[in-house]
Amino acid sequence: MKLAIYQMDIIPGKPEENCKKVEQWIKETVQEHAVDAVVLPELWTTAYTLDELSELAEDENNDKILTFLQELAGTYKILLFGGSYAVKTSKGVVNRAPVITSDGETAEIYDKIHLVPMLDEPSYLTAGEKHPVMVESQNLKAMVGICYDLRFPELFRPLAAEGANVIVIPAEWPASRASHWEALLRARAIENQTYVVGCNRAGSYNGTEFAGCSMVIDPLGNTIKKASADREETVVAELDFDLTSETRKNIPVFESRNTSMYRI
Ligand SMILES: O=C(O)CCC(=O)C(=O)O
Repeated sequence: MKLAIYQMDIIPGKPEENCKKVEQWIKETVQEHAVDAVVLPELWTTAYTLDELSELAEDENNDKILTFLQELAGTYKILLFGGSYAVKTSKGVVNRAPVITSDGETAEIYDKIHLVPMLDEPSYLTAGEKHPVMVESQNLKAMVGICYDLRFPELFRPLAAEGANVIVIPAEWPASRASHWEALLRARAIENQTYVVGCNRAGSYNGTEFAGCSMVIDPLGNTIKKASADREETVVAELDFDLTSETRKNIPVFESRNTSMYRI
């Protein structure tokens, strides 16, 4: 499976302009690289405009961004990991990550479970209440977690144990903690023996510089593709799911698990 990451420089508070960028990028990327799947970053319609999110958020009952992503996936016949964007629900504004199949169907809607205290997210956002589900397409079995979720290995373990072979992380990870970004992506790949696809944004907003360095890490923990730290970029990688099965055969951690001894 061939996949492309959009390490996007997001225009703050301008969903329509960001949609134009995404549409153009997908068109060019599919033409140039014939990819099967694409990945967008966290909060790509608005950036971290937390003060304005309640106004800028899509209404769950009339979600134009979801329709836009469904049309793009269906038109270009791609599996679309739609990053995330703010959505107004009856419980409050959530940070929502959809996954759309190549026939334009919604396969997953995941709302970020862990809100970031360092960004005061709990004052602006409502935490999701549903565990991520597995998205299956050809030989891919993927799950999505959003940015800060990466710090919680418990979130990924159950689906890895059920056979997930890709973990996708849309993010707006700051440059000040760039070393954590790479180390945690690698750790999740090694412990779960999955590919890990980290799609970070580029650029800066409101005094925060973002880390860029979107990357694809293989099930052995090797970084097979990595973007620059400081500019908009496309990362294209081939995922070979035989490597996931082989790694699990050679280092059979899932057979060695002793779950009765764990406290969670
Ligand atoms: O965990 C971190 O250091 C960064 C998290 C973050 O920026 C986010 O979840 O948006």
